[in-house]
Order: sequence, then C-alpha cells, then structure tokens
Amino acid sequence: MIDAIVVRDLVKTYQDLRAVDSVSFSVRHGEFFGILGPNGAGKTTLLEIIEGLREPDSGQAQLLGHNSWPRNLAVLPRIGVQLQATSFFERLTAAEQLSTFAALYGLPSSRTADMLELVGMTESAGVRAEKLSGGQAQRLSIACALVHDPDVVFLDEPTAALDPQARRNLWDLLRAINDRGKTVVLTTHYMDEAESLCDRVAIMDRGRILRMGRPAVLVRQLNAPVRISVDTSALTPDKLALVPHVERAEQDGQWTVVTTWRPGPVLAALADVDALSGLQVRGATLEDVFLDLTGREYRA
Ligand SMILES: Nc1ncnc2c1ncn2[C@@H]1O[C@H](COP(=O)(O)OP(=O)(O)OP(=O)(O)O)[C@@H](O)[C@H]1O
Repeated sequence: MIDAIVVRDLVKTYQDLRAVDSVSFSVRHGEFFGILGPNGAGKTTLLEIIEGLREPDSGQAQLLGHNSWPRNLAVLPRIGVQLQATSFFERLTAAEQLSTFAALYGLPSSRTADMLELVGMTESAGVRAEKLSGGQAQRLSIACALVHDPDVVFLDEPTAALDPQARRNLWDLLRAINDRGKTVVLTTHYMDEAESLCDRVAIMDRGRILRMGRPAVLVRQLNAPVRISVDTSALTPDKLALVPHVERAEQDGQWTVVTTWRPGPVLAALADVDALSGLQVRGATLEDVFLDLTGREYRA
C-alpha cells in the first residue's frame, strides 16, 4: 500500500526566506510521526502544504495517494486538522461545538458524546468554549479534528502553552488516538514530547530536515557519554576525578557533574562511598542530537 504521506523536494519561499527548503520524507499508515524544531523552523508551513492549505513553490506532497495541491475535496473527510491557533464558534458549549462540526460532515450529533468521552471532557459538555481552560480547549479542538473519524490526524503544536500535567494528559490522549490505528502527524518544539510520543521524528531547522529516524536510534547514533550528577557536599570534583572510568568531573552549582562512558563501575564506586543520595543520571537526548547537528543549543 502506498504511504499515507509522501513529500518530495518541497520548497516554499516567503520573499527571500526559504521557509521549507527541499524537504522529502514519507509517513506510513498508522505511524506517529513528529516534525520537531525550534520556532520558525518551517514546521507549520510544511504541515499546511501537506494538508493542502498552502501551495508549494515546487516539489510535491501526496496525501492518501492524492496530490495535496490543488486541494482534493475527496481527501478532506479522511483527514483531521488541528491548527495552531484554535478558534471555536462563538458562545457555543463544548458539546454544541462538536455537534456543529459533526453536522458539517453530515454526521449525527450522537458522535458528540463519544468524542467528549474520548478526550475526557464529558463533564465539561455544557461549558462554553471561551470558559474552558487552555488544556480543555486543546482537547476540544482535537475532538473537533477527530469527529468525522479521519484516517490521518494533523496536530500543530497541540501542547504549546499547557502546564506539565495537562501536557502529559494530552500525551495519553494522543497515544490512544494512534493506538486506534490513526496516522498522527504532530509538530512540536518540545524535544521530550517528540521523544516520548513519536515512532519517528524529523528534526527541522531553518527550513531543512537535518535528520530523521526513531528517537532512540538518533540518540544512540550520537554515541554520547553519560552524565552523572552528585551533590557536591557528598563528593567534590577533585575527588570524583580520581574514580576509575570518570572522563571529567566539573562543578555546576550544587552538583558535581561526572562524564563517563562506563556508568556501571562509576555508580558502583559512588555506592561504595555512600554518595548515591539525590544522584541523577542523564544519557543523551534529542537536545544533544540537535546540538550535534547545528552546533547550537536547542532553544524552543
Ligand atoms: N505568510 C508568511 N509570510 C512571510 N513569512 C512567513 C509566513 N508564514 C511563515 N513565515 C516565516 O517562515 C518561517 C517559518 O515559519 P513557520 O510558521 O512555518 O515555522 P514553525 O516552525 O511552524 O514555527 P512556530 O513554531 O513559531 O510556528 C518563519 O521565519 C516565519 O516568520
């Protein structure tokens, strides 16, 4: 079967800015695919081209076997789109928003209750959209994108501006949607989000895809050492530097941070001197991959 999304050599220029610069990739059916990059990387522009909302200068995007541009009306009922800026119909409750969306697709309003349940908002059915919290509004907009049971769901920074608990709740919801067999394409500037949710990520910066793959594989390919942080009051850097397999030991505020390729023996040595209290172990993350690719610290 042809992939859900196939993008070849896409280019989009605004004046002399190449917002999308020769981008190619494919997304398989049922995949959870992330486009990860800092603000202004070109994620939204890329997504909008794939969705058929924006015309590329050159290249081609295919969605469910059809060219995204010019927009193909037969594809629209098979995709769900959650845009970055959520807007609802004025003065309607959460349930009314959903039944209005359902009606637009010619569906019965009985879909409403199922959707509210799916996004965990049954108790807010009667609340007007403008009175919903940020997290609830995001959930409602995802429910609106799903009301017609699309095959492919596009989510543009769905967890931006949410508090950590609301973000994690939304992650559970997005996983559940993917588990129901939907292809999910998500843009995010949160590295941890991409790492936790996505089967594959494309790391994007300044219009280009720098690297693509499974998050764990991208991190493993870095072949980076492990960092262990110990409370400096337990062990100072000069003492830790003497422990076998410690490459480097530096002070960072209240922490002594140790770099090692062999965390096992180092942790055993720390246990021997009773220095495990409050200890933190950190392997490489996608942030380190970004730093390696661009030479810049990741700033969302
Ligand atoms: N309609 C437009 N006209 C001119 N420039 C634009 C337009 N839309 C986007 N840009 C510019 O293109 C670049 C890519 O923007 P885009 O919104 O696609 O990035 P993004 O990765 O989604 O960022 P964000 O996370 O901030 O939304 C940015 O420099 C942006 O200022």
